[in-house]
Amino acid sequence: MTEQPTATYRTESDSMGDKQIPSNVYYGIQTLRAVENFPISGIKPLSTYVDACVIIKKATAIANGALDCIPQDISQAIVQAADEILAGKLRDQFVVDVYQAGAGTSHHMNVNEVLSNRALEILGDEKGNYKRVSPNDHVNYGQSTNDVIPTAIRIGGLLALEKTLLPALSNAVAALESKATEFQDIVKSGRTHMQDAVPVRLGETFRAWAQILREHTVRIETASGDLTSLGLGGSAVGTGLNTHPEYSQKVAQILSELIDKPLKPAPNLMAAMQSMAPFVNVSGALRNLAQDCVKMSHDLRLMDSGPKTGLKEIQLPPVQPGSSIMPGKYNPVMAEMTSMVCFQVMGYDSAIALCAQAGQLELNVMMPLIAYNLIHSIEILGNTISALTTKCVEKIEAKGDRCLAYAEGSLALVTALNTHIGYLNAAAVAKESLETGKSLRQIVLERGLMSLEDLAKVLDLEKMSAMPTSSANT
Ligand SMILES: N[C@@H](CC(=O)O)C(=O)O
Repeated sequence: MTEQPTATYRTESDSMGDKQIPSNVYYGIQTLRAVENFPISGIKPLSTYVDACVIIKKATAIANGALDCIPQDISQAIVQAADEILAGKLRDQFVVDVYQAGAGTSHHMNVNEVLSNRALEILGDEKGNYKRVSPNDHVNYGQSTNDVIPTAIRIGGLLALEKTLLPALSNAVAALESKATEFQDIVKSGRTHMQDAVPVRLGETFRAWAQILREHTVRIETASGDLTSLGLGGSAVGTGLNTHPEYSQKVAQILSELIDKPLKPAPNLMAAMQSMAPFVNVSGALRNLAQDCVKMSHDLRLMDSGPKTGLKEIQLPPVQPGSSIMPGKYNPVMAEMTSMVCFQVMGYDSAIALCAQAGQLELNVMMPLIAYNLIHSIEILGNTISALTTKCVEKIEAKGDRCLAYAEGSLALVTALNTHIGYLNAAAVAKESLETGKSLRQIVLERGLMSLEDLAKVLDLEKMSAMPTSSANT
């Protein structure tokens, strides 16, 4: 039998004592303590959040090196280590559960330790020799969890928006507009209170959705402007203890260049560290979007309902067999998934609101949950809208005959007679039609209320469903 290699360890020490750390790992003693303390969800930090923290550490290493606060070789080694992680290396070394120490100290130390150990190797030294490159004294020079983590939530939010949600929204708007044009001439019954209403065009339904998403895009972009004002440089309580006087300005400028966004130090670093309002604002805009996405996904399901016993005004593309028992069934699964994701986003938003009001004195320690919920909300909403667009919206087909048949049979068509025969006469016509099954047209003629010619002009569904030109979209 071949012998299994025995695991090797290095000994690391902190203020609480010594611990054996597997020699191949890049995290250190404080990370290991956190892993042992928080076996809660098994959910590891989001990749975008790791990116945000590492980008901040790269910027702080550059700033502190340039300001002669840490030695040049150490600054350069930290920057190289950060670049390696940003390029995809060592990603399995970020191991602390999402539910962890208040403020995010555990994840923050995880980042500091991994960078420190990789920097040591780059300098030709051994992992764990923190006298040479220390997670606290070098990687974390002039910083605290209390100013790094609120900054990381800002950067992570901006990165996630740019990568997922904003492009997804823009593609969804384009797809909806294209369907709006395709379905422009299809007349369908409007429905209000889930009852017959006056006719609309199927294309206008899609055009309205495109406009709704455009308006949400603006709301989200406006709210995300709040994320560009940074408390970094405040260190532990906003006073900037242990930082170089030029540091907060310099690090904001470096970060701006690294992520290509106009970042600046907040006018009051203490305020920027204590208040979670910018995150509540962005999360609120996400909840707002999610609420309208639920409405749209429910409408898609309703209009697609059937095929034999529902409305079936549109056909959503089948993407997988729907049922484990009912053969030939295709369910509106992309829309169903969309609703569930939106409910999760609303739940995340509620938790963010609770976290945001739970700050005390100089710090809000609930930041780890805010970080996870906000960035995850942005990413799952972005992925959802993308998938819904490409796997559903772009391939929707209209059932024009069905749409028209419902529109022609709608009792609400009598509304167009109001100005000719009066509301009460029109109501009586509608009532008789419902009771007898006779058409509105026939009853109006039988009652001698209008001529056939006038009736044809008034009951013109195309005209009734046309939008005023003033509300055409730009
Ligand atoms: N969150 C820590 C500070 C830090 O980790 O930098 C505290 O205020 O106790």
